[in-house]
Amino acid sequence: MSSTAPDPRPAPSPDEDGRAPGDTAHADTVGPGSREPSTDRRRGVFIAFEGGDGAGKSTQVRRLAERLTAAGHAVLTTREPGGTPVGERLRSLVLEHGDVVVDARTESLIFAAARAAHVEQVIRPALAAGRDVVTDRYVDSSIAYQGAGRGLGSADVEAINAWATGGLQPDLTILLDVDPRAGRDRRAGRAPEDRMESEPDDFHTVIRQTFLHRAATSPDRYLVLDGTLPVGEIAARVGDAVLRLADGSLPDVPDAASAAGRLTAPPPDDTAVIPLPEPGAESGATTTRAAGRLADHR
Ligand SMILES: Nc1ncnc2c1ncn2[C@@H]1O[C@H](COP(=O)(O)OP(=O)(O)O)[C@@H](O)[C@H]1O
Ligand SMILES: Cc1cn([C@H]2C[C@H](O)[C@@H](COP(=O)(O)OP(=O)(O)O)O2)c(=O)[nH]c1=O
Repeated sequence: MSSTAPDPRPAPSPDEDGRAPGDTAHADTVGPGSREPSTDRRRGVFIAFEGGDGAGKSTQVRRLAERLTAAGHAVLTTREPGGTPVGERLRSLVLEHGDVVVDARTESLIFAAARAAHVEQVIRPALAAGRDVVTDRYVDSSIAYQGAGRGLGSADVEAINAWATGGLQPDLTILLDVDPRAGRDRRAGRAPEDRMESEPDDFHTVIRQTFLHRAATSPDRYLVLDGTLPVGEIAARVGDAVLRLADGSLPDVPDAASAAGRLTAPPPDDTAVIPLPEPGAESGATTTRAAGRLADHR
């Protein structure tokens, strides 16, 4: 990421659909010719991609949108921080280098504020209209980067985000796992590093551990994939999993004022540190559930 607003990322490569999630500071509906939002299903499916910087999330967001669109779904792709005009402005506050001092708690609240707008203005309406929503990052990024990376602890970060989102959770979170150094290498020579990306490898290693740990504690809500696999192979696995999910019945979206969205006693802290494999130990490995992924790391 570079330091210019609103979306300084390099243009997508030619084999992709030419759109960055959240382009033009708004979420983007893919597939103008796709079906009208269904009337026979209550809502669309909500998918989040998570992982370190350079893990391949944006690439896979686009690939999944193409697959869902081809299957006749109406799809909305979006990203965090951003996805709304206010979110894009908040994005520049926390990602640009500059003379504005943003301490850890402020940073956490800014990400949560951008997310509140994103959920209220974009995600909930799209799901209610029967659109599938695919977001590049969501609450887990705050738990990993602010909770663990900045040392705020997962419990408080989880609590403010439960309130910000009214308890809205993805139906499935796809975690693309790559060694932070590999992610950094992938970005080399592209846009200048933003505030987060320029943090040292140790910071990004803790973030990776936190994502993996969260996935391991709720394996039914996560699909964990080795982000070093070929793009097409990851896309195929993701598409298969999401289409299976979308074909099934989905639980109701919690109301914004539901108990899950109230600031109550926080859940127990779960930012345990998980040992990582030695460099190179995971090469070629494919593990689709976090528990298995973590087993690989022991
Ligand atoms: N599975 C993959 N294998 C090799 N390179 C990849 C893979 N997925 C993405 N890339 C490349 O890595 C870089 C970062 O990918 P991107 O999707 O922008 O990651 P993120 O959104 O997680 O930061 C891009 O140059 C992209 O083409
Ligand atoms: C959504 C979110 C992102 N971030 C960070 C992660 C990324 O470094 C940055 C978003 O930058 P972005 O360029 O969108 O991510 P990526 O490099 O993965 O393509 O913001 C947080 O620290 N907390 C959050 O809640």
